[in-house]
Amino acid sequence: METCKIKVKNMSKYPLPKYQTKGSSGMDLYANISNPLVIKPLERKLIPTGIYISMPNGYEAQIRARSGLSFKYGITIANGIGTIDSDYRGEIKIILINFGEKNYILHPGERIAQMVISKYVRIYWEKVDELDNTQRGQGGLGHSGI
Ligand SMILES: O=c1ccn([C@H]2C[C@H](O)[C@@H](COP(=O)(O)OP(=O)(O)OP(=O)(O)O)O2)c(=O)[nH]1
Ligand SMILES: [Mg+2]
Repeated sequence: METCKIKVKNMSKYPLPKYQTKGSSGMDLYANISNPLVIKPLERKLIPTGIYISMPNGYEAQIRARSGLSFKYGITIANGIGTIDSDYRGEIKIILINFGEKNYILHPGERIAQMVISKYVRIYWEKVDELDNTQRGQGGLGHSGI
């Protein structure tokens, strides 16, 4: 398994995020808040983690929802997948939204999201007038049937 060393500054009251199992791709992030906080239905809240990172060029961190919170309470990430750029030196913050029907009480230290470190490629454009032909062509959005 490929590994990568990442610089981290932990300004939170909680331990460093860690992989929960041997095969986990994401590390859970803790809500670094001092008091319980209410998220009303359809409300968004920006939650601090107290975690600051510096990754090598070519890496990004993806902030993803936790499926249990989403399924049980409708708590998810408002920006779909949060993107942490390799040159970002600020605090990692999580934009939670409550899609559930009830108020959600977020407790200090709760694991609110997970962070996956990924490699990405930098592309450059080759401008063309025609793209190559494929079997799919322009068919999409359910073109091949359900
Ligand atoms: O869930 C998130 C998403 C982003 N960020 C931080 C890290 C990221 O590198 C920076 C910018 O994120 P993004 O590019 O998604 O936001 P933007 O609205 O395009 O802001 P900017 O103009 O600063 O790029 O904000 C977070 O802390 N949490
Ligand atoms: Mg941006």
